[in-house]
Amino acid sequence: MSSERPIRGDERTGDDRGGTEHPGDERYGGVPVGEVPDDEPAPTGPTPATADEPGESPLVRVRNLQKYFYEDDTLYDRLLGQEPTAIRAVDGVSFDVREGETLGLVGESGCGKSTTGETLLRLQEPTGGTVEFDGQDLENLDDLTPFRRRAQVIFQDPFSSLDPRMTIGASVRQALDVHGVGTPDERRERVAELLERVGLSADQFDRYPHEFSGGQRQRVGIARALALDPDFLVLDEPTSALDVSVQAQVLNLLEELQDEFDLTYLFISHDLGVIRHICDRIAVMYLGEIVEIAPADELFENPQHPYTEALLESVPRASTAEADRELETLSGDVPSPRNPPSGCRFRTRCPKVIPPDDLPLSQNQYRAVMDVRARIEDHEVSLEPVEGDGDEGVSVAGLRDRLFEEALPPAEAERVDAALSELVDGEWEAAAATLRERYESVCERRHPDGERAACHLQQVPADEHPSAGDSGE
Ligand SMILES: Nc1ncnc2c1ncn2[C@@H]1O[C@H](COP(=O)(O)OP(=O)(O)OP(=O)(O)O)[C@@H](O)[C@H]1O
Repeated sequence: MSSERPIRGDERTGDDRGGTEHPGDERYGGVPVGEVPDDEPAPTGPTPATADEPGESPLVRVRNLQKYFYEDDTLYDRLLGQEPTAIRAVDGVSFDVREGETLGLVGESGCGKSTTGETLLRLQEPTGGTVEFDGQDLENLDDLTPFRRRAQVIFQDPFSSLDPRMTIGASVRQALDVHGVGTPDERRERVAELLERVGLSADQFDRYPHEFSGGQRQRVGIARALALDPDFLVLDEPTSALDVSVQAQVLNLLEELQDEFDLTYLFISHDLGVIRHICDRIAVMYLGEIVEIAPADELFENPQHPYTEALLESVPRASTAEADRELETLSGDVPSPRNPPSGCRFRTRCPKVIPPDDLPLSQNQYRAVMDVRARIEDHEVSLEPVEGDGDEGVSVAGLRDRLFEEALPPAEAERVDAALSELVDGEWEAAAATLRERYESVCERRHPDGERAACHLQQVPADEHPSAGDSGE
């Protein structure tokens, strides 16, 4: 058997996407890689419950997994001694994948799902944290070959993951060749069996990928992933590129194969409809962190994290009394993983951000003040005079009208005006500090933890939630 790692056409490396990895490199600010380079405690997120029931032992145990990318630093940067900024794609995630289950990993585009899957499979080197597979820490293995046989991946786009110059039979057989499994005849027979099992025909062995439809190509991808009889599959958006009717067929096939071959799945998708259909438990990711993890039904029926709620709100519901409701869309942009918000990363978009005690503002008013403060901190408020400002340039009242749609109660309007007055004088930091002093939220000060959801609201009695009794209008 070869000890060489199989070369796979479908593997993406850090370089493919423009970034550079610097695992274990301490020249970046002297911050040992794997530590959080600021004063905040390392994020932890929801604590995975220890599995103590029979049949619920974890096959994969991930703890505080981190993957940072570093943009290429130029010679000029180095001459100036500038430190490259880390892109914190995965920033301390912990979860178990229990034997025989399907764990879903869901979240908006760019939140770190694929990087989590690739890093736990060691297709990318982690920056920090541990991954145990079947009780063994991958870090301690001299040879990853046995792990690579047992843990496979299926990507979204079967066309780009299949070599166009290779017959599909040769593609499926490749892993058997690399790992030296069986005689050539036995390998051919195994490939024929696999093609039949995934709904293709053994006669199609010598055909090329372009002769197949998208759904058929994904079946080839599945046959290839199964060739070495693995225990664990990372399915990275396996049906996202397919038509809806074909999606259902491929999902059904994956479910049948799971039962037949005792497979454990990590199912990555941004599509909550698909996730609900196929997953036993679901982990919700936001900006490099897991914010909630729960059994699928519980998560859908009673989401605990405002981000999970917002994601669910944005999904159309068929055949329920709510089918006609207006879909809520998540407001605001996802912040950059180069500079994630302090405390709870969702707070800049959260509709339930916790105000200081006794603040007489509705959630919408509070959000408006918080947004203005963020814009001041980022120097993103225009101080150019506009029509009606008169000869003296921009005025406090003019600025207030521009920045706030809704009037604030008098005492708060006074505080805001004091800050705007500093802003008009060009004192950006002072203006931000004036607002911070009065309006800072616990959500920005402290990173949240929790058994199931990493949200400070879990520590606040339900009737005192900021949204309680507030229509948000
Ligand atoms: N090689 C790389 N170099 C630099 N940044 C990267 C690299 N790979 C991923 N990223 C960044 O890391 C973050 C997480 O990306 P990732 O692809 O894991 O997210 P995702 O949730 O899988 O999104 P999608 O569903 O769009 O694939 C993004 O901001 C992405 O731009």
